Amino acid sequence: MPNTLMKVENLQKDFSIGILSKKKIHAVNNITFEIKKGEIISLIGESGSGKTTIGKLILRLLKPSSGNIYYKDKDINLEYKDKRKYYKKVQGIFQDPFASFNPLFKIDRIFDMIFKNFIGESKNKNEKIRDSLECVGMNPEFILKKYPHQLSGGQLQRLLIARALIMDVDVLIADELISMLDASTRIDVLNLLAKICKEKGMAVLFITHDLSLGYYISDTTLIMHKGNLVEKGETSLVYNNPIHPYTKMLLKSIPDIGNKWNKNEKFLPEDINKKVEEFYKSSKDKKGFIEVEKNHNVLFSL
Ligand SMILES: Nc1ncnc2c1ncn2[C@@H]1O[C@H](COP(=O)(O)OP(=O)(O)OP(=O)(O)O)[C@@H](O)[C@H]1O
Repeated sequence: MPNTLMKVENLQKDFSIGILSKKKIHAVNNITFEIKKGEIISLIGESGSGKTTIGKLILRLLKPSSGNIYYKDKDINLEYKDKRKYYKKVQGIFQDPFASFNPLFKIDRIFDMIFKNFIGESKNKNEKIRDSLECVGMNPEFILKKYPHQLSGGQLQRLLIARALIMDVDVLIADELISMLDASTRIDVLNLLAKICKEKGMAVLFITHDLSLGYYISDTTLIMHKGNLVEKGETSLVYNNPIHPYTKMLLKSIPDIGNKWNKNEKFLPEDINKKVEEFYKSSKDKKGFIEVEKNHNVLFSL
């Protein structure tokens, strides 16, 4: 497909536990999906389900145990020997924006380094920096003279988005991007991201625990459970017609405003694991990841 920027195919990542032990954790299990131009994909699942590992594999911070990742039809681990060339177009933003900035440099120096390391010197450098800062709603005069510690988490996350804009990235991996922001700043940052994606064609893999945010922002939703991709599809289809028991449980667990917590209602992770096992057993006639309707697939057996 001409619009496909990235293809993740049968991706597997196992971690060995301990130095001598032969035991392995299957952190990511046979995952396949595509990222298209301008698309926002939410990757949702409980803690430890393998979301960050997928982000790190795409960002080449880890090597897959097997499977392949293609950016514009080229295998990222084989054909993009020059990582810098890859990072010009595929960038990550992580939960803690403070860790992404050198605390000793003012913001103007940090932006200078982006040109030096990734873009090369350009006559329009200052103009590009100003434009990208204005695009994320920041005043260049104010922001460029600050050190990272003089800015809030929300301002730093906006700066990370501005950095992606200057570099004109194709794919942004946003891992728990807005988790440390307050509710109103969250919506600002989300709206900004969505606007940029639609206007500039940038794609975002939005890694989150939060189903409501996922629903708000994404075109496509991927649900992960224990390293497996269990449901994938157009966001409205997955949310309105969930099939996998894990997706159903996640959607049921979103608190409603107005409903107080019921202390008699228990959530036991073992229960959901049992339900998932029963679902796989009862769907024996259906093998693997199956299309249940157009743009909506569900894992029926492992
Ligand atoms: N470097 C590593 N060495 C060994 N095990 C790891 C390593 N990184 C991750 N894991 C394990 O792989 C599994 C998936 O971890 P991952 O961080 O991808 O989950 P996650 O869904 O992103 O969780 P969270 O939402 O809490 O960040 C977990 O069981 C984790 O303990």
